[in-house]
Amino acid sequence: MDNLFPAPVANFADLLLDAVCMVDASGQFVFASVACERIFGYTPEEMQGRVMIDMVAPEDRARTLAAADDIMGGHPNLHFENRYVRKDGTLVHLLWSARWSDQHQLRVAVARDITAAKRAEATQAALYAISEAAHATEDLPQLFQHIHQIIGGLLPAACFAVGLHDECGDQLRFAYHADQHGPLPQSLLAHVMGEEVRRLGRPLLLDPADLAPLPEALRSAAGLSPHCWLGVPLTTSQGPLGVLLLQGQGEHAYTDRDRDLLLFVSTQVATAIQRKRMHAQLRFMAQHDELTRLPNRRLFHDRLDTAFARAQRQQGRLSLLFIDLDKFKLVNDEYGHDCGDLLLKEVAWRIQACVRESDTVARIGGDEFVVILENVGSPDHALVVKDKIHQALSVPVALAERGSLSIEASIGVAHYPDHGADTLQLLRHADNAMYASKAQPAPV
Ligand SMILES: Nc1nc2c(ncn2[C@@H]2O[C@H](COP(=O)(O)OP(=O)(O)OP(=O)(O)O)[C@@H](O)[C@H]2O)c(=O)[nH]1
Repeated sequence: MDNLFPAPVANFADLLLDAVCMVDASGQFVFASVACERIFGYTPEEMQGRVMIDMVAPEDRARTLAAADDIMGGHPNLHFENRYVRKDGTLVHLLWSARWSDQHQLRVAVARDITAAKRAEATQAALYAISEAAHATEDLPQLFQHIHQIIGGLLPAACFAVGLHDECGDQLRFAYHADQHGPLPQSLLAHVMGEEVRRLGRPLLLDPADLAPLPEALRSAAGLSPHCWLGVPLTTSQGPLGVLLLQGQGEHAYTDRDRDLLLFVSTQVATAIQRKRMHAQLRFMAQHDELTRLPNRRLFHDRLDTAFARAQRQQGRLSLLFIDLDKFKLVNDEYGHDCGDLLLKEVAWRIQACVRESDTVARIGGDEFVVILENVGSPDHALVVKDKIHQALSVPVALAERGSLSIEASIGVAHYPDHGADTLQLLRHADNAMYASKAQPAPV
């Protein structure tokens, strides 16, 4: 190097904090200033003779070669950004200014390390994207997928898992678990790791090379996996919500900086989850009856429209059962409103137990329930269900200190296509049939 440049020039270049490099027409480094060691991890001597493009991150190579061609064609570049792979394997983000010297047949370039700024930029973008995802996604599983993608852009995440506290707050339930390596044994480790992060209430970095400080259960689970893991608690202003776990890619070892970054982002993740849960809760409340948690009148009509359209399209059958409790008012009057509530909940539960999960049971009024039976083979099938419900409701309901309570119900049935060509006709038919049944004297 000293032969190529007068000593003062090389000395001045070595005083600069940015890296000064010179590359010949074949793309080899012929000069690298002292600052290169801090930026690239290689000493100037180690850099000399290396092929520039081999040090560039593979994803940035095509762009870098195109920019180099342009510079050598006589177009200096003041702002070129790319990433190099440092000697320790990590990436460094660089901002280059470069020009071609015809006289020396060299590309002269100065590189500034902008890794910290890039990381801050990426973190801000991730925070924004997570908050956007809370609005843009339909439900929690979709939100988790988005968050996985966003965090995967910041940190390696071969496995990404979100565990949420159950309602009692004493168990973790994995609401999202995406794993490139298959479900086991990593998911066992994810479980043990998640519990440990939850117990500690702070981040945990698991490095297979340094398991000694970990509790026994975690150590033995981690012994099955050669990968590095990172776990952080998800916490909102209202308290702990769950944990977020990442597993490193291949040999990648997470650093303390990765841990701090994930912890920083985790607040936004927790807020997004909480917001999504709140939306889901509001939607549920708008569509369900608070007491029995059955679909309410509005959701019933939606479901009926959908089921009706499907039956029409598939030329299938559908039955509607209108159920009205008899003399329910007396229950309230004689036993009190609380007992009335209890009875309604029990009735809801018993009706649901008589039908398939794909059928709909809704509460559309005080003591009025309705059932949509889909894919019924024949009207007889609906009559069997009707008898089943009669029987189920005829069993007295036990009241803690007041003995038991019996209730009867009037049930009206309407079949599609027999009793109506649209939902209105069907509803009317079922309602009339129910009133006709109520008007009949009770069997002695
Ligand atoms: N406990 C309780 N009672 C309710 C609720 N919603 C409505 N009710 C009561 O349910 C009763 C319904 O009365 P009606 O429609 O006259 O029905 P019924 O007494 O069963 O009369 P029939 O249907 O003619 O046999 C009223 O007393 C309402 O106050 C509720 O959520 N909880």
